[in-house]
Amino acid sequence: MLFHVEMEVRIPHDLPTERADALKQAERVRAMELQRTGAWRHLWRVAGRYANVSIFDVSGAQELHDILSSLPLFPFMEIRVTPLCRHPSSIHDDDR
Ligand SMILES: O=C(O)CC1=CCC(=O)O1
Repeated sequence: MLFHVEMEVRIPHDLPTERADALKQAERVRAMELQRTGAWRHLWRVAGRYANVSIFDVSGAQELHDILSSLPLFPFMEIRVTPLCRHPSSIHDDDR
């Protein structure tokens, strides 16, 4: 099942820089792992914002929740999830 996920990152200004950098690095490692498994299918930076737009390909809402809530930056992100289904005019076989 595909989900459009928008993540807005809001790291508090009083979080020590070393802690913020460690969280960003851990997030990066986890995001790359999940992209390799295919669960995190697309990852795009939103131009001009500390935010991303992503497409997840997971079994359902519970798996998505488990993934998102275990991300290192989860406590500092506002996340919006939109479930997707196939568009009848799509020419892409992997849109499902
Ligand atoms: O920088 C972001 O948008 C937050 C994030 C998600 C995956 C990653 O590597 O960073």
